[in-house]
Amino acid sequence: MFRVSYPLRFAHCDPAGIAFYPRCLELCDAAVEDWTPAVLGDDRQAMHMGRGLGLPTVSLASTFTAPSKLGDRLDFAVQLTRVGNSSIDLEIEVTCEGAPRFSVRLTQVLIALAGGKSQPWPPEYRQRLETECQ
Ligand SMILES: CC(C)(COP(=O)(O)OP(=O)(O)OC[C@H]1O[C@@H](n2cnc3c(N)ncnc32)[C@H](O)[C@@H]1OP(=O)(O)O)[C@@H](O)C(=O)NCCC(=O)NCCSC(=O)c1ccc(O)cc1
Repeated sequence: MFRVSYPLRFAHCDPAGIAFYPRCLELCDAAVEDWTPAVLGDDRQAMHMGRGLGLPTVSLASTFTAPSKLGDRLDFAVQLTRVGNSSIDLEIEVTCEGAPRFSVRLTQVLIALAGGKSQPWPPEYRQRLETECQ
């Protein structure tokens, strides 16, 4: 389980100070971006520019339990729940002071940026993913 916290900023909110749901998904994407070096050992710069690999999302479902407000400190827990040949499933639970706010389940696929097609996980990534998924 990977954990990270972000503040809910002015840029994430509507004029009433309530989190706008596309910004909630952006924050989940930031959590997955920060999850990447922690679990795979490569950050996105190394993946994209070094190895020529991308990790697009192919499926996503979200649930919003309670509104988040400007100034909240949101805690993101990123859980890897499945490792496929080229895909992974992630579940992101977001809380504020222990209370649920929203959650996202998504599938991402490793691709070669050059051809835009799926790629099997390289052995060094697969080993790390399988350790994280246990
Ligand atoms: C990712 C794809 C190239 C995969 O296509 P193909 O190369 O033909 O592979 P396949 O269809 O055989 O599927 C490969 C795997 O994905 C899985 N897959 C494919 N589609 C799905 C869906 N919809 N749900 C679940 N799993 C799926 C499939 O089961 C395979 O799993 P494994 O057994 O683990 O290998 C293609 O589906 C695609 O281009 N989709 C559009 C992706 C997209 O535009 N997403 C929108 C956001 S972009 C984004 O998030 C992003 C872009 C770039 C980045 O660097 C980072 C992020």
